[in-house]
Amino acid sequence: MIIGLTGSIASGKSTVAKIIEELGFPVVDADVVARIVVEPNQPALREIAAEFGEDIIRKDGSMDRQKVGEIIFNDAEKRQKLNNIIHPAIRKEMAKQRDKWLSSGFNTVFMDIPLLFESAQGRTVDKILVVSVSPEIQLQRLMARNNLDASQAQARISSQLPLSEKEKGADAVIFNDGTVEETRRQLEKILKEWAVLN
Ligand SMILES: CC(C)(COP(=O)(O)OP(=O)(O)OC[C@H]1O[C@@H](n2cnc3c(N)ncnc32)[C@H](O)[C@@H]1O)[C@@H](O)C(=O)NCCC(=O)NCCS
Ligand SMILES: Nc1ncnc2c1ncn2[C@@H]1O[C@H](COP(=O)(O)OP(=O)(O)OP(=O)(O)O)[C@@H](O)[C@H]1O
Repeated sequence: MIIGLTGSIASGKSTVAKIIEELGFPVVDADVVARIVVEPNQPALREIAAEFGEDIIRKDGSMDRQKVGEIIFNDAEKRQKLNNIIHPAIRKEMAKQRDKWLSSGFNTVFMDIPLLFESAQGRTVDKILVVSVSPEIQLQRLMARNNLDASQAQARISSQLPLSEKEKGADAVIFNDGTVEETRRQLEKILKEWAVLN
């Protein structure tokens, strides 16, 4: 079974993914893959520099994430341009990693895809698990984790579909407002209902 794990920025996907790995399941992380495909000299990085200018490449050849973040989180059109370049490369690399896990004997693989709905990847998974959180807690956790002020954090949150929309498209929702322990209990209950966990 391929399970898509999604939510919104700072809703708790990585926190849930860590619990999933502790339960013994493999997780393919789109954010990690998104870093692999823009490593120095990767084709996607060349295309991004051609689109946004060479100054998004640092002296060591790596992508200046801060600069690209500033460009795309405040401009929907530029964000779409970046997505059109990087998402196909991410999808290809994630499918490769998924198939590696399946061929090494795992029956269930989790795909941690923040933009599963935005990049219409719902069809690539059997079940969708959404990690949701209240807007106040999401903003507070994002500001604390990324050291952003409220408007920077809100720009990132607003660049994605609202969590209320994602909950509607979910096969199951984990409400992550409480403690990590309460989140773990919800996850284990859902995985037992899906007969993924006995
Ligand atoms: C724009 C970039 C360079 C900013 O890097 P930075 O290190 O500051 O942020 P980071 O990568 O940790 O992203 C933080 C969160 O922002 C959100 N986010 C990232 N990219 C996007 C995007 N294109 N659209 C909307 N939200 C996004 C995700 O929730 C992500 O978890 C980086 O996010 C990036 O390369 N994004 C494009 C790749 C992508 O779409 N990733 C999501 C995979 S589904
Ligand atoms: N239940 C919780 N209780 C307290 N803090 C939490 C809880 N869940 C997550 N956090 C914290 O909130 C922040 C965001 O969580 P996390 O990084 O898991 O979200 P995410 O969805 O993976 O974010 P992103 O999409 O930006 O990668 C982190 O600092 C994390 O430690």
